[in-house]
This record gives sequence, C-alpha cells and structure tokens, in this order.
Amino acid sequence: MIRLVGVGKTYDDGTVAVQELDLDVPRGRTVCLVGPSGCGKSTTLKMVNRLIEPTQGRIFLDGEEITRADPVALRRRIGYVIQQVGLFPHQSIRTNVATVPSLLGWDRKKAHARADELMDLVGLDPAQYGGRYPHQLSGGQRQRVGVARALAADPPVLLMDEPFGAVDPIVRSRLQDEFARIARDLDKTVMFVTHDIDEAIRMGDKVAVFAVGGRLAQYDEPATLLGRPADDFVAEFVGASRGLRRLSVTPIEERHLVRHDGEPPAATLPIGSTLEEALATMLRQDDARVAVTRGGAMLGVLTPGAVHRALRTSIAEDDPADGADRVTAG
Ligand SMILES: Nc1ncnc2c1ncn2[C@@H]1O[C@H](COP(=O)(O)OP(=O)(O)OP(=O)(O)O)[C@@H](O)[C@H]1O
Repeated sequence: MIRLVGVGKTYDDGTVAVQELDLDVPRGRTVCLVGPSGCGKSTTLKMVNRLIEPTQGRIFLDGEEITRADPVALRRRIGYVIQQVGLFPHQSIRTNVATVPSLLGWDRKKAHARADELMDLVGLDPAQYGGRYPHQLSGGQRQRVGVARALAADPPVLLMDEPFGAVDPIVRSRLQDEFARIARDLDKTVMFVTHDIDEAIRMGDKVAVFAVGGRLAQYDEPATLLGRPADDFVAEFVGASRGLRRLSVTPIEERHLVRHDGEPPAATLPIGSTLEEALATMLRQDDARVAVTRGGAMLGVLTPGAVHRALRTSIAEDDPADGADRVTAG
C-alpha cells in the first residue's frame, strides 16, 4: 500500500535525517516506526504526505508515485494525527471533526452527522461533547478528537506522529487499545511514529526500528524483533526485559496447556489469546488457573508454571543461545 524505495532526506544544512530507506507497509496493517530521538521517524512520515520532499528515492501509494500526485488530493487520501492535535480553539468539537468533510463541500447537516458518528466511534458522546470547545476537554479527549478528525474523510491511510505522547499512561493504554480496534475494523493502513518500544510492540503488526542517522536497523513483526534482534543496537533498544515484553505477543497454544483433573477453573480464555491476557486473568482471581477453550470446548488448563515454560520455550526457539538447554519440561 505504501512503499518507500531508496528514500533519503538530507536537509539544506547537511543533516542526514533518513538514509536509503526501503519500507513496505502492507494494506490494512499498522507499521510502527520507533527509535531514539532525532533518528528520522517524523521526517519519514512527513515525506509520505509530502509535507517534506525527499532528496532521494521514490515513494508509492497504491502503486502511484506520490511525487506525481497533487499534494492536496494526496492529503485527502491520508489522515494525519499529531501529538499537539491542532484543534481550532474557537470552533466546537463537532465543527472541528467536520473540518475535512466541510472542505470537501459536504453540506453542514451531512458533515455534522458524520462528525457525530465519528465521535461515537472514538468514545466521545456527541450529545455531551459535540458543542464543547477544545479547552473544555481533557488531553486524552482531545487526542480522541484528533483521531476522529483524521478519520472524517474516510482516508485509506493514516499517518500518526506520537499521537498519544502527551497523555498519562492509563489513558494512553486505553487509547492504544481503542485505536488498534478502530484501525482493524475500518481496515486502515497506518504508519505510527513513537519513541516508546512498548507502544510499538503493542500497536504494530510490524515494527521498523530506526537508528540515529536515519538508518533502518530492523523491520520485523514484534515477536521476531524481541526474539531475534538484528544487532546490538536493536537488542539494547528493545531492552533487557524483552522476555517480559514477549508476554503480549506470544499466543497461547495447545502445547502450553496442562491436563486438568477435577473441578475446572472458573476463568476461561479462548485459545490464541496472549500469555499477557492469561497472566492478567490469573491476577484477577484467587485461583491461579485459567481454562483455555476453543469454540466453547475446554482444551486444557494454563497454570503460572505453564506460562513460565511457554515463555522460556518461545525465547529459546528464537534464540538458542539464550537458554534453550535450560528449558525443562514438567
Ligand atoms: N528542517 C530541518 N532542518 C535541518 N535538520 C532538521 C530539520 N528537521 C529535522 N531535522 C533533523 O533531522 C533529524 C531527524 O529529525 P526527525 O524529526 O525526523 O526525528 P525523529 O526521529 O522524529 O525525532 P523525535 O523522536 O525527537 O521527534 C534530526 O537530527 C533533526 O534535528
């Protein structure tokens, strides 16, 4: 859907922000660009909607080279969400969300109906918030408005630059979950910039790790990134606790389950849920076991020991040097 081929950007003062970048963002998927400050993430994003022109290489959207496209028409196909949401302070939330439909010439009633529908989608009651002004909302609510506004013209592509950077961790985690659901339900192709590896792993179907100087250090699915970092830089960036981070990307499989005798546990999860969900379920109750089901039928039981073994096995399978021989059954 979005394809960068040999893309580079050297600013006028000689700063090399991005080097020889090849990146393919598949349709309907979310790709997170992550890396330390100044490594060229935002520059990359802005080259896709032509806020910045590359000095090298070519960028394609749906097979069409974007440098040949009219920038205004291009931006209608690409929603853009940034951290400082940039809402119009003297316009109501409803009017803010309806900005793009109004620019596209929709009549006011239709544009406002669309705005209400989108406010609902991002979890803001239009009756309660539609008439308010931006300063009457919390930071998290403003971010939701930013997402709603970017979705208003129903663009197939969304570019998001640290959209949830300015809100507290709890609100942030809710926004991440809700946005992931919306992107999936609406089948959006998303490029998402963050400097937070946890956010990248949580949101990305694939994650591109950038090193300073705009070099792409690794481009892989989250589990591969955690299991097999391409080099020391990536290993350090994903961090020493990458074993823990695997919890959220490792699905429960049948081989992880133990047989149960007697009374089955009350808590259940469908097979394919993550080990993180299993652990969270265990922590919510006194019984530390979870029944794992497929189509309502129980396949077996997950215990804390089984979660530990599953995690150790998955680390070992990816990186035999990291303890394969120490994983024991039982
Ligand atoms: N207009 C500009 N002129 C010169 N250098 C620039 C310009 N804009 C950005 N840069 C430089 O390009 C490099 C990449 O910047 P960019 O904003 O893409 O990084 P980033 O990875 O998004 O950083 P952050 O996480 O801090 O937002 C940085 O060294 C930055 O100082």
